[in-house]
Amino acid sequence: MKVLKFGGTSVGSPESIKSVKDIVRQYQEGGQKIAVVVSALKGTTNALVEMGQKARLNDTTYQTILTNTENHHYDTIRTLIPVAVQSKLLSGVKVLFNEIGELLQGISLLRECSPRTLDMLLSFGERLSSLIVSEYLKIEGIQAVQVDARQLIETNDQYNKARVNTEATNQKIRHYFDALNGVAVVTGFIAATAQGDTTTLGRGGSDYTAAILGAALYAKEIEIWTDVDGMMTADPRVVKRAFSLEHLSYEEAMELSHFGAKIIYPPTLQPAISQNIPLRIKNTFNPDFAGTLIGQASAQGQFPVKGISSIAHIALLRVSGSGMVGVPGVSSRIFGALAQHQINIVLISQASSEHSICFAVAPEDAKEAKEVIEEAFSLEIQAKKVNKVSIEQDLSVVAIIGEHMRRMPGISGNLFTALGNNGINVVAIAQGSSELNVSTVIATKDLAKALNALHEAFFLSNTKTIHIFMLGAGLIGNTLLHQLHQQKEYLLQEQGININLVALANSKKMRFDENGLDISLSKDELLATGETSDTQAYINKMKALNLPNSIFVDCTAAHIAIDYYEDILKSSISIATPNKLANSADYLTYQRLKQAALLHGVKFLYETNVGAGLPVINTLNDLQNSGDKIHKIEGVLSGTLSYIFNNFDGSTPFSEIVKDAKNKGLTEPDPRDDLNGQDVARKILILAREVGWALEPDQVQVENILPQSCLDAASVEQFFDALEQANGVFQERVEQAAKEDKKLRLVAVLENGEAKVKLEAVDSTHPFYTLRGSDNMIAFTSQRYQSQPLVIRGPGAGADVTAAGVFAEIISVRHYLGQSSYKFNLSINKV
Ligand SMILES: NC(=O)C1=CN([C@@H]2O[C@H](COP(=O)(O)OP(=O)(O)OC[C@H]3O[C@@H](n4cnc5c(N)ncnc54)[C@H](O)[C@@H]3O)[C@@H](O)[C@H]2O)C=CC1
Ligand SMILES: N[C@@H](CC=O)C(=O)O
Ligand code: NA
Repeated sequence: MKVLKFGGTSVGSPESIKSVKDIVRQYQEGGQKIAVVVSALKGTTNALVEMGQKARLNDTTYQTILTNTENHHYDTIRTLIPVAVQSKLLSGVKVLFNEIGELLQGISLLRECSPRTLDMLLSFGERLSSLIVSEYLKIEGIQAVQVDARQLIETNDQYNKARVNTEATNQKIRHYFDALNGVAVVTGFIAATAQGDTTTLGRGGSDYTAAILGAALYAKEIEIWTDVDGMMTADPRVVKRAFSLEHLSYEEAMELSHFGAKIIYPPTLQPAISQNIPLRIKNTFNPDFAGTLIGQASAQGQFPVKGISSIAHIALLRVSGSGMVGVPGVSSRIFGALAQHQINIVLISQASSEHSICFAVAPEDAKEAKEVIEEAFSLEIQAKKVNKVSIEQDLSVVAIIGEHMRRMPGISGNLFTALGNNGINVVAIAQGSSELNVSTVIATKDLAKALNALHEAFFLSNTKTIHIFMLGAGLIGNTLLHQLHQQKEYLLQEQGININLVALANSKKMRFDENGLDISLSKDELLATGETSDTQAYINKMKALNLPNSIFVDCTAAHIAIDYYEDILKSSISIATPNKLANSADYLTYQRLKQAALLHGVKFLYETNVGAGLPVINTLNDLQNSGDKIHKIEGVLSGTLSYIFNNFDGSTPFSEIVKDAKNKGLTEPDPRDDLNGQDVARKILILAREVGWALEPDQVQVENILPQSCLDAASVEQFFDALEQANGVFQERVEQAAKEDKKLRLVAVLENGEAKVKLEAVDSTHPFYTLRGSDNMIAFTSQRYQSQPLVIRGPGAGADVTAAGVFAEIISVRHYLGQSSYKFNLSINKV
């Protein structure tokens, strides 16, 4: 024997009732004996409660609700059943609705709806649904019998939440089923007293009915049919990558249900659990899916944590004071007082110092809880031995649940790493000594982020999603977009990194998609449907999404986002940027950004600020972190100028070669930034700061090689016109150098805290002489590299190398996303 319970959604529409029929038929054809328990049609119980309330207040609008509910039942029947055989069922339903109408009229006349009357009123929901389902099954050729559970389940007269008389009930059920032929379609939720008065079983009542039947009939399994594929690892509405669990223990299911996964109401399943009857959660809309099996043992599967659950809204109360230390009975007084006022406690946490106890209650209970405790401790409060109770609102509980967490080190480490790395502050912690549940209290605004971060940490440890917010889709941004697209699959398959581009913007348009923009499209296609670009709105939206593992990538050449950097870092969003403007602004800005990143555990990455993709800043940091002292940095730091001086031999006008450099993507959007030495000045300034010199921009001495007419030009085009006029100036300088067998190089030097950028003519003995193409060369002379400097050389500008440098930084954030230690433990166990 199996007991199948179909909840409200499973009997919510004609289609779902058809699925119920198919499921029942399949069992019948397989020769399996079954009993079916049905809830009321979706929404009916709530509608009945509302009608009762309105009628009690003599509010005649209850009649509208009644008519709508009645029509919904008729519509269901008309869609489900051929016209020729509808009438018997329609009139059966009509009779019941007439009774409901009379009852409501009585309520409205008496202006009273006692618990007893309410139970009678509510009973109609299941009486109607069981009638419809059983009649429909019969019409479909299945031998079905409608069973009113009031004949089977005997309770006391505690209306609305009646207690079952197990012995009498078991007898009635066994007796009834012994004589029964066919499929019983039993009303869930309702029962009756020994005198025959209608009662209901309280919350989760239909589950209870199924459990009572299952236990009485020694069922092999109880199936709870609902509208989801079983118990999931997390709430799928919040965690998109949540998946259904194959196997749980009763205890795990109980914990998960307590924290939000309201598929079952475990207290009501106790009769079945105590007899060790397995429960299976199945999806009426996906009946072939195995669902979740809940039994005595927890599955020793891949995941020690079975689910991540939450309570969205709680309030945290803190009782503290010196008068609590070492005084026995304090907690019993607190919790006794709360119990007396029927205030439910969600979580308790007390530090071993005993100086304070904090506990969580439903927000609506907070005020009363405070009053009750302050009343209980009024003397101590007067004597200032106990402080007034503090209340913190807007909090949520997030819990990880699983029996196999027990005795497994590293689980809470993983939990707090995932929260910490995403800037989620933990307000309170509680772990049951069973180690079945570790609960943390966090701000409600971080709830979705926490659920996703934890889900990733515990269930998707092989795949880390990095959420990318890209601002700027010009030369570098667009190239990066191509590279991301090209590598997406490889990264996913080989490195377990899921690249999710959430936002893209240029100066005109911006577009967001939390689930990931389609990066196989071009930036123009992507932005075509975007909204008007607005930096403030972009940042606000990015922050509001509050996604874990987020990185902001500033690929603009502008100032627009710089002022937001600190705020972004403080919002636990990392930044990777080729844009040098932040780090070369005033020293305070540079310092504050570094500090913000450090304090908020995120990354501020800007390797491409110097030498594009060449590992200049990282090398410098490696040297210093390992104890080396930098004496001097000397470098050719402009790819553009390298290219120009390497290609300018006088045969082509200087201005043409600059244009060429621009077309090759080497120059800044405005090439004057290269030619006037500013770009290099920014780079040497950044290197100086990395070495520890608190230089300001105006302390870098820069030689500008551009004539004033070029600097004054109003646009880049006009600049090129002016440059054409000035070609001769450059011709002369290069010819002069060539005569001396020298080459021109814009050289940056940092020594003794002084930074200079100067155009030099270097001879063939100088290392910079041999540079080719857009090469940069950076020489670090240090304590360890004294006689021979450490040299880095290679193309120091260009879209591909720069975008690749930014790409590498985006990927690098995975290292701090928290690797799972339990996986390591598991593999050791296997060995
Ligand atoms: N070209 C190279 O080799 C290297 C470049 N860089 C840096 O890379 C950065 C980007 O350079 P490019 O791609 O050449 O610049 P670009 O001018 O081609 O692109 C800039 C992008 O920013 C967008 N933008 C401007 N204002 C905006 C706003 N208010 N909102 C949204 N988007 C806005 C533009 O629409 C454009 O899509 C610059 O900071 C540059 O210094 C760094 C290292 C090497
Ligand atoms: N325009 C720059 C690009 C790199 O920062 C250069 O030419 O070096
Ligand atoms: Na670099």
